[in-house]
Amino acid sequence: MHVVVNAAMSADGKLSTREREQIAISGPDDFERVDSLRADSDAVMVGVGTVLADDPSLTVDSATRIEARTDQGKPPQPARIVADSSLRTPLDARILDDAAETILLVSDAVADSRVSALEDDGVTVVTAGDGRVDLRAAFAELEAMGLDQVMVEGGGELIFSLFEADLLDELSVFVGSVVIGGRDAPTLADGDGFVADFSRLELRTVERLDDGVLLRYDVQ
Ligand SMILES: NC(=O)C1=CN([C@@H]2O[C@H](COP(=O)(O)OP(=O)(O)OC[C@H]3O[C@@H](n4cnc5c(N)ncnc54)[C@H](O)[C@@H]3O)[C@@H](O)[C@H]2O)C=CC1
Ligand SMILES: Nc1nc(O)c(N)c(N[C@@H]2O[C@H](COP(=O)(O)O)[C@@H](O)[C@H]2O)n1
Repeated sequence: MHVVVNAAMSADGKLSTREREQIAISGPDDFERVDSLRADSDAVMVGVGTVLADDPSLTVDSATRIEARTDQGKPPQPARIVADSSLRTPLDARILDDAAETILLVSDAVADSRVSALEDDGVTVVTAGDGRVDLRAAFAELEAMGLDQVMVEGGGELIFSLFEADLLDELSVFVGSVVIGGRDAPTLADGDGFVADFSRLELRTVERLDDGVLLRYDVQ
């Protein structure tokens, strides 16, 4: 499985404000690129923190790209994956609508009855981990389900865990020309952070886009 993180951060490394309020860091060209990257993916993933903060749809917007997917024998939309250890995704979240398949990764702390109710509503639930989603085990299941290309959009807690679990192949980050600031604002990689054995990147391309810069890295 090939796993790519794509996110947008301010020049000071923040993903959103301290109030976890999403702002448009990307410009139109970067949003087009994100739509294209989603269309090229089998699934688009976020952590439940992003679902609670943004209520994202994680769908492809472009009709041309949706048509191209169906021409290739793929579902019109990539699946949506949420890492959600204790099942905090609200039942009216956009991610649970009919626009695309949704896969919730939960831990064994979630009652079987709640899992069954979601499955009855057509949601795929993968249980992996004791109290917190074990990402390595969950990703092995996703791979067994036939997912080859996974795009991760955030947020910072999930991205750090994926670095920590050594599950990432690529990182693309759009750096917008804005400063958000705030010690409590989410950054590209939050979690506990590394104190040694840092994740190392190899810079592949640097591109000027909108009023910012797109950095593409391979994860070593
Ligand atoms: N600028 C951008 O490109 C993006 C910005 N964001 C922003 O990021 C913020 C949300 O980020 P976070 O609060 O960091 O939440 P997050 O989206 O990273 O979700 C973290 C949550 O995922 C769950 N989870 C389950 N298993 C996990 C594991 N093994 N490791 C880590 N988390 C696990 C936990 O409940 C954890 O609290 C929002 O403000 C959102 O707007 C989110 C996506 C993209
Ligand atoms: N790539 C990117 N650039 C920005 O400027 C952003 N604010 C975000 N935010 C993330 O995009 C997702 C929203 O998805 P939908 O449009 O609802 O499908 C969500 O995950 C945001 O946090 N991304």
